[in-house]
Amino acid sequence: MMEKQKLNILFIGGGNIAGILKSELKDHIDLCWYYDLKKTDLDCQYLERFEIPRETDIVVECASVEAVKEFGIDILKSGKDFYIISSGAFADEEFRATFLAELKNSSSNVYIPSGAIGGIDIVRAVRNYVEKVVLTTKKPPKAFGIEEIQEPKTIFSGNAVEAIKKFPQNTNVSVTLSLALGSFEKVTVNVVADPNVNENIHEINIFSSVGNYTVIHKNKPSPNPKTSYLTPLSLAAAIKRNIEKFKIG
Ligand SMILES: NC(=O)C1=CN([C@@H]2O[C@H](COP(=O)(O)OP(=O)(O)OC[C@H]3O[C@@H](n4cnc5c(N)ncnc54)[C@H](OP(=O)(O)O)[C@@H]3O)[C@@H](O)[C@H]2O)C=CC1
Ligand SMILES: O=C([O-])CC(=O)C(=O)O
Repeated sequence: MMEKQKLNILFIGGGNIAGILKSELKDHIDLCWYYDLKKTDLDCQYLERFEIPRETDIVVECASVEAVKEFGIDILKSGKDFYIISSGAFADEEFRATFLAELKNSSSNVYIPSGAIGGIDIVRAVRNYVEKVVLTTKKPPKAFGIEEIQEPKTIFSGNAVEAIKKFPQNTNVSVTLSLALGSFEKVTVNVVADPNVNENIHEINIFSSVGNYTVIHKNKPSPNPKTSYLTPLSLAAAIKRNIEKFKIG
């Protein structure tokens, strides 16, 4: 399938990310469909019930952790390539094991883009040398549905498995980081609601025997304040990378 210049895309979730992604990929889409709990303004054919049209080239999840768990196995059974932005689904050990077992017998390729963060290339490269990683995610209170706080407040400290249970729409990056490292134990996640910021800030500190790395992101939010604008751009870049034959990074 790959290296085809125009793709037939099935979106799961027709909200904020899907809309930006569709416009980023405008020169690369032939047919498109979306499945969502309700009809949205996404300019693709709406599917009332989940199905995978036969002509689909790739399935792109931009809905929720629950949607990955609900439809992930069916997508692997279809053999279609599958892009997943709600990586948080893989913090669930049982789901992860079931999914990876099914993937062994599937002709699908599964891609988890770096989403709202960078530095995943470093983490993958140094993973055998890492002592610990600390991720601090700081967003305006409204991203967490919190109002009326005057001072920054740490609302979570722990690992990515617990973070994604509490904040399934805000901490997928912590799971992506843990998956890239191959360890949930070595990643500490702090989540801060900060009334003094208007960006989604992710600071990653990687401590390893081959070097220490700090990656700071000051992301502009997208129309959905929980989601950084970088997220759909990262998905678009991942999809385009697989169309192009000259791959960088
Ligand atoms: N990896 C990363 O860096 C990031 C990942 N994300 C993930 O992307 C997701 C989507 O973000 P965004 O587009 O901004 O959110 P939106 O709420 O704008 O869009 C998501 C759409 O998917 C729908 N949806 C949710 N669950 C299901 C389901 N089980 N079946 C069908 N449709 C469903 C929602 O419906 P409804 O509104 O009714 O729930 C909504 O219309 C986030 O929830 C998060 O999991 C987000 C940011 C960064
Ligand atoms: O978009 C972001 O800044 C991060 C996010 O919501 C997530 O990881 O779920």
